[in-house]
Amino acid sequence: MSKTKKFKTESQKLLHLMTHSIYTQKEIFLRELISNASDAIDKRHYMSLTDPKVESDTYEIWLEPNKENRTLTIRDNGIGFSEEELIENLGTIAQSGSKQFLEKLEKEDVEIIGQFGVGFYSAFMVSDKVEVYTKSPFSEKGYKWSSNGESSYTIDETDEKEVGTKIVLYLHKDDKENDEDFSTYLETYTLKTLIKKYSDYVRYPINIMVNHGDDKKEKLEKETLNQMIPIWKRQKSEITDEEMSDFYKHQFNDYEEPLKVIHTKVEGMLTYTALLFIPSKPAYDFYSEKYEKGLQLYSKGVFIQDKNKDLIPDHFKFVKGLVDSSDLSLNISRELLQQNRQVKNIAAHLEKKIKSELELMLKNERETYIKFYEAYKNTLKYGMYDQFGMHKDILKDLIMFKTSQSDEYTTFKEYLDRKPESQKAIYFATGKSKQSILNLPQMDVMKENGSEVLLFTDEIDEFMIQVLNNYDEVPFKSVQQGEADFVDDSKKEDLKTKEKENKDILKAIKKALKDKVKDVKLTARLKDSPVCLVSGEGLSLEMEKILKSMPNQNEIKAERILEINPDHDLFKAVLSVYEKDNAKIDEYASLLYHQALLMEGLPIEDPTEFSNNLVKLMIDSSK
Ligand SMILES: Nc1ncnc2c1ncn2[C@@H]1O[C@H](COP(=O)(O)OP(=O)(O)OP(=O)(O)O)[C@@H](O)[C@H]1O
Repeated sequence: MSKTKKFKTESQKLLHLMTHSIYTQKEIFLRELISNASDAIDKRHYMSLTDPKVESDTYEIWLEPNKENRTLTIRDNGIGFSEEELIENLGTIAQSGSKQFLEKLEKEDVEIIGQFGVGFYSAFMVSDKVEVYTKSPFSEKGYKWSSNGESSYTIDETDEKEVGTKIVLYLHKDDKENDEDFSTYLETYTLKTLIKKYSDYVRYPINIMVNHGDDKKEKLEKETLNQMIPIWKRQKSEITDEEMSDFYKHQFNDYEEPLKVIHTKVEGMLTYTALLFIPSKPAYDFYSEKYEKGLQLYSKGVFIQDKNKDLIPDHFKFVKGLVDSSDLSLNISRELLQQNRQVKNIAAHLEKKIKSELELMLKNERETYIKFYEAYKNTLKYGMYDQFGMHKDILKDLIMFKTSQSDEYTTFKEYLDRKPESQKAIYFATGKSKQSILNLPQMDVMKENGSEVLLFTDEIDEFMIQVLNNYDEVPFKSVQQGEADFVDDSKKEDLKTKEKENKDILKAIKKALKDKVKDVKLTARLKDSPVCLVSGEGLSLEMEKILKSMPNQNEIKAERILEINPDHDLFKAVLSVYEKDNAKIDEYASLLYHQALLMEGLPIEDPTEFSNNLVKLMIDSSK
């Protein structure tokens, strides 16, 4: 009995596009169907090693053009489809590539079709009708799926016994007016050319029967159209950039060129080939929980696993690619793979390799590195912070910051090479943007001294630096935290004297502020600003803000120290008020504190008190 079902909405959209496509490169349908066939064989082969229900076979893909019926058949003996799989895989778009394509299409034009793995539906670019005959080793029955690419498809049971899939394309009529020649896909010559162009590296033979006879007597012989050498097994020098980039785009569902290709062959104790890519932009789901890192794993050219997570550390999770090793046994189970020593060793090699390639890029192709860095800096920074800094030595030379003195990025090493001998720390300041950092009162003295300050504008920055602690034994020092030991010695002396002279008022302010602050001090770090808040060592005010935005972290509080600029007119004014009427100090202390909070971008703790004090001050000053 025939069942008719409707395509899901997204599928209908994609199908509509395919059937009405004015896109010229329709030939890519063959690449898509062959790639699906090859994946299906990979799956069958892998399952045959671990599941007794699945028998292995001599794997082949066949092309069968039939001029009389105007059909082109693509046949494989891969894993096939069960009925549910037909509905799931051909009735909906579950695949990332196609989804991404549709999203992109909403914004851009149709010409990008060829750059996506649009998959099975591309068959409708060249066909009026598509039939899929299939049998899975997991179902008793075979099935026939059929559709003309409009709103629905039908599924029928068949008596097929052989495991695999046969896709029959009923090719469109030629359309001379629009220069559309669909008959060409029935010609052996065209098929040969297309296989060479798109599918030469497919690891299973793609066969066709060719007539080597003459007009009188047909003599059909099997011909294999592809070389079957995976691209990563070929000599680097023989692979063109275009071939490599095509392979990447198709294999890893990207429509942009990779930013970097790392092709490495290792022989000796450990033998493997790795072909790694850094995508130009993070994958669309890179920052979501759904993103799965991992490399494809092959053993002697035979596919084992799609995303082996153990091959790539989290801090390089943006790397896509594959590893082919002859040291891995084919029938190893996934659980065993996890503990496999070879996999661990390969992963360790790859981590070093990626690191050294990135360092080379930073040295020799700075512009490309900056592109890379802007795309993935957070991943590198989290990598430093993660696991108490376990990977900091691998990552610390890949990190860069802009500085108070330059819009160019600088590495820690470059910063140290530039800094004056007398400077004993690497200065940094934290804020939302360069401008907000430059406006910080605590930057006064830095500007005055001409000291270069790293600008920490990402939330992770301070957390990461706490873990790193120092670079080449030079400590990091926040200009917003702890002692202002960066001011020069004469100023320090001067300050000591002033603190002694103003002991009483400082005590009074501290008393007025009670437990709001840990201390009230005079400071030499301010020039134009009257007050600032700094934190003690440890948790900074910026970190407090970040932590407070997380659930259940309301109790977290950085130590607050109110610092007052003794040379500012405001301090002089407060002093004279104190001398005249020391009872007024409570209101002034509160105002100073709230002002410092505001400048720090922290919420006012008691807005009513702040407002009342301000009003009172304004009225008093008019009397
Ligand atoms: N010849 C086949 N044999 C068995 N299963 C197949 C075959 N062709 C397609 N499939 C199944 O149908 C699914 C959908 O195929 P489709 O080509 O639309 O997407 P895809 O190849 O998975 O992803 P994409 O094309 O986006 O990279 C595949 O994931 C696979 O599970």
